Amino acid sequence: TSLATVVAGCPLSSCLYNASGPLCTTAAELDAVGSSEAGAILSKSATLEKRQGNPSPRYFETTWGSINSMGLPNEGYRYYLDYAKRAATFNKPYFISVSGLGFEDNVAIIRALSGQEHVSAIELNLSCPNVPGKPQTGYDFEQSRVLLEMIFEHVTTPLGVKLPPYFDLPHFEMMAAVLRDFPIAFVTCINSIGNGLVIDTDQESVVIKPKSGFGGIGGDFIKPTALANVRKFYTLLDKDVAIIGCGGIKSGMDVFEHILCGASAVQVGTQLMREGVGCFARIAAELREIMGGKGYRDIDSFKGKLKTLE
Ligand SMILES: O=C(O)c1[nH]c(=O)[nH]c(=O)c1Cl
Repeated sequence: TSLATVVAGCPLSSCLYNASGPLCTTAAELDAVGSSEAGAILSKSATLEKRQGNPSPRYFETTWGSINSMGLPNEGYRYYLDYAKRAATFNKPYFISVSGLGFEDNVAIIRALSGQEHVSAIELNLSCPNVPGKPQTGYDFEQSRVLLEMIFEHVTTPLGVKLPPYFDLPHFEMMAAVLRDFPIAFVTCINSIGNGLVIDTDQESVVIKPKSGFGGIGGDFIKPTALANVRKFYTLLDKDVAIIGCGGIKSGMDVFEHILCGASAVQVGTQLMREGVGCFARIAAELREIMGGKGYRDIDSFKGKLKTLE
């Protein structure tokens, strides 16, 4: 069951929804996504218990994007499970992101979520870069395999993974080799580029408090990396695994590029934080305009059809 079957048949806008993180932690924020043109609702990554997260300032917007070290602030997974029946009233898929602080937590949460009505899919976050002392599972291929083996003993709900960006070609092959061994529904590429640094030159200081100012980077500069990760996993994995594009999307043209690389759906993070939920209607309209101009009636007409130079 690829994500495409989960969101299949929805209007074009179903292919555009919120990235986990910005404006999706409380019921009010999730309602706003539900009431917008977003084609689905995705929760903030959930842990076993409610978390306050890192001390503020922990998010900073720049002209080109954002830096964050939120530290997984969330209401705890039960809150997002309880929200599912409300999510159903918006007639669009509802996904819960899971980022347990350890393998046992991930298994416990996913066992509780699996099979639950109104939970359309689970996005297992393998790539949170901001919990001090916790390495990103997604950069440890053997640990990723161990976790997925534990998870797939218990899960029936469609499940995908949220991956960190990879930069070295053998790493794509190594992670794809792990993913091929499991019935994953989708792969979301990418999470923020971990541990960047943004400086305020007037104050001659960093701009966020946690981790001496180090945080995940989102926005314009990460689009080339996001596109490469979408393209690589699209070419390496079976076509029944949907690739969800995330990273640097703020216009219809950015969505067009992600789909050309092979994305079946896309998520908006930094731009959602800047513009609010109105971004979905704007971006979807821009994409429809671009498709009309190019004579494409639907996404499959150009999905994955990026050309190389012969
Ligand atoms: O600090 C965060 O909460 C966070 N921040 C990110 O940029 N990606 C994540 O997956 C998470 Cl979980």
